[in-house]
Amino acid sequence: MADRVPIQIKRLPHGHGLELPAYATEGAAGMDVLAAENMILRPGIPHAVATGFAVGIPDGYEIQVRPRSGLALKHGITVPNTPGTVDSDYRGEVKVILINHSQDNFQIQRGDRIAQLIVSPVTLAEWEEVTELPETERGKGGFGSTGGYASL
Ligand SMILES: O=c1ccn([C@H]2C[C@H](O)[C@@H](COP(=O)(O)OP(=O)(O)OP(=O)(O)O)O2)c(=O)[nH]1
Ligand SMILES: [Mg+2]
Repeated sequence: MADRVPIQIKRLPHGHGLELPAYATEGAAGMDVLAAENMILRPGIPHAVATGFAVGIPDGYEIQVRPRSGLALKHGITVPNTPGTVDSDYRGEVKVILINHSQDNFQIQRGDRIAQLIVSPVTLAEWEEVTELPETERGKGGFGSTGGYASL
């Protein structure tokens, strides 16, 4: 098993009694994270769902908040800011922003596994400002410039 990154986690009052985020299988990349509140996700209205904990991520790492495919496929529930970014210097409650792209209200129950958390190394940039960039074949092409769409 790959080395694991030790991350401090502090339960908040409304998080007591909830399982901590956990890997559902041996090879899981993400830890399923549980809702710490009951609420109804109405179509089209994003909500930052409480998780009931705060974390102390070591320098050099982040936690990414990503949707669960089952919720996306079966209920149109996703994370609008995916991947959400939990910075290593953040000490507030971790929240999971969810949005309901279906036509129906969706009930979130406390204890539901509503998203997954991925611990990821962070590479920081240091700008080197230049007046010209090295030429490339792609150049300024973007946004469908390589084709592959029937309608473009
Ligand atoms: O899905 C998310 C995204 C962010 N956060 C928390 C942790 C993160 O460190 C902080 C800031 O996130 P981000 O940088 O995405 O938000 P911002 O709009 O840039 O706010 P800020 O100015 O506070 O950085 O909010 C979450 O709890 N869940
Ligand atoms: Mg930010």
